[in-house]
Amino acid sequence: MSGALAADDRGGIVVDDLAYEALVGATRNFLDALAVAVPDGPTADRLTADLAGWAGVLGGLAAEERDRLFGRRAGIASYGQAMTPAYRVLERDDAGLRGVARFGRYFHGGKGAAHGGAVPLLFDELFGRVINGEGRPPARTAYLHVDFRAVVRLDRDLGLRVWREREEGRKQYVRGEIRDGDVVCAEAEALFVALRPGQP
Ligand SMILES: CCCCCCCC(=O)SCCNC(=O)CCNC(=O)[C@H](O)C(C)(C)COP(=O)(O)OP(=O)(O)OC[C@H]1O[C@@H](n2cnc3c(N)ncnc32)[C@H](O)[C@@H]1OP(=O)(O)O
Repeated sequence: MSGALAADDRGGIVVDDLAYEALVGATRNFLDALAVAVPDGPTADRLTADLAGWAGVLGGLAAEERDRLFGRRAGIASYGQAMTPAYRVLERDDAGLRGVARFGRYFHGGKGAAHGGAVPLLFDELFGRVINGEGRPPARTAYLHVDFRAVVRLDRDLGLRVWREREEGRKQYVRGEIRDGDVVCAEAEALFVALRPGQP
C-alpha cells in the first residue's frame, strides 16, 4: 500500500488513498452485483446479517463531517464515494474538467439504459467539484437543467466535460456534457449561488 497515512484522533492510523479507493471500488462492485442478483432465501439472510455486522463496525468508526473520507479524497476515483456513477477526472483547472465516467448496473433504469435520475446526479457532483474549487467561496446548486439527448448505456467508458460559462456576482453558471464516443448523451446547465456568511 502507498499514499499518505495520518494518525486519527483515536490514535489509530486512517486508511491510505489507494486502500480507500479499493474499498469504494469493492462497494460499487457489490452494488452492481446486488442490482442483478436473484438470491435464494438463505443467501439473502446471510448477506443481511453480514451487512448488519459491517454497519455496526463502521458505525463505531463514525467521524464528524469535516474528518470523513467518503467523497472527500480529491486524488482518487470519484473523490472516494459510491453515491454517483463512477468517474475519474483526467484534466482539471479552475475553468472546468475533463474526465471519464462509467454507469454500473446499479444505475440501471430500464432496457439497458441508465436511470434518468443518475444522470443529473452525476452532473451535480461534477459541477459542484468545479464550482467549489480551491480558493472559491462555497456555492450551492440553485437549478440544474438536463437535456437527455441519447440513452446512457451501462458499463461503457463515457467522456465528461464540464466548464464554467459565466459569473454574475454570486451567480455562477456552469455547463457540461456526457458523450459516448461522438454521441452526446446528455447536456446540462446549472446555476450555482455562492453562499453568504451564515447560510447553511
Ligand atoms: C457547501 C458546498 C457543498 C457542495 C455543493 C454541491 C452541489 C449541491 O448539490 S448543493 C445541494 C443542492 N442545492 C441546495 O440545497 C440549495 C438550496 N437553495 C438554497 O440554499 C438557496 O436557494 C440558494 C443558496 C441557492 C440561493 O438563495 P439566496 O442566497 O437567498 O439567493 P437569492 O438572494 O435568493 O438569489 C441570488 C440570486 O440568484 C438568483 N436565483 C436564486 N435561485 C434561482 C433559481 N432557482 N433560478 C434562477 N435564479 C435563481 C436570484 O434571482 C438572485 O439573482 P439576482 O442577484 O440577479 O437578483
